[in-house]
Amino acid sequence: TRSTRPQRLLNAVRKHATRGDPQSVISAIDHFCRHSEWAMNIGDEKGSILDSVVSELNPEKVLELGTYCGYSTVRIARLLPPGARLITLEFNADYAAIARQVIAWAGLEDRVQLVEGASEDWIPRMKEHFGIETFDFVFLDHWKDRYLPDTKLMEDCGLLRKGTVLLADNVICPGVPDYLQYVRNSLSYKSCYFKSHLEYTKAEDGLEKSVFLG
Ligand SMILES: Oc1cc(-c2ccc(F)cc2)cc2nccnc12
Ligand SMILES: [Mg+2]
Repeated sequence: TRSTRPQRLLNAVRKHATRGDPQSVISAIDHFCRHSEWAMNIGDEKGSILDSVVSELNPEKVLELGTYCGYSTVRIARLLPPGARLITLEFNADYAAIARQVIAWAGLEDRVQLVEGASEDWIPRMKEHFGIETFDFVFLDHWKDRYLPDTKLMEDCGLLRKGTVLLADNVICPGVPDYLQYVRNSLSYKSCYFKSHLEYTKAEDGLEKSVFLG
């Protein structure tokens, strides 16, 4: 049977990246997506903005919504101190299976917990199931119609604290207008836009960084 794009992406990681070297995994995926097959990873340009936000914040507790093949999981986890924890939620079982292997190839499995299932089912269970009080940093990169309901759900579940940073991918392309309107107009957030490009293309896209004010 034909291989899938995520499987071909994993093959490229195994072929070109060094085990235990996250940067080589990132470079192998970016090369694959630029020269072989486009894939919906955040990519190198927006990825550098993600890196700077994470490095400045030094978060202990991180939630990622939307793992896909684990590219941004590796980008974030490589910057975390060993005691920090990244929980990443992925709805698609095939993507999750690939992401586990990409994360393991990068040698970051000790600080990453990949959970398969729907964000709306798992967000309410973060406290009792993972012992999480609040998150320091949340990266939103899953289904665009889930950004706003999941953000409101995280608020209602008490998972955000004064200073929690939300960073959302694809706020222009494919676009999340209802989420943008909310975080830019709510008195509970201080929001700003980082203009960039859709991964591996010249199309405009960007990241929205929103600090929860409590
Ligand atoms: O970064 C992304 C890009 C796209 C995407 C697909 C097709 C296009 F034509 C343009 C953009 C979809 C995404 N879905 C979930 C998470 N991230 C995504
Ligand atoms: Mg994205």
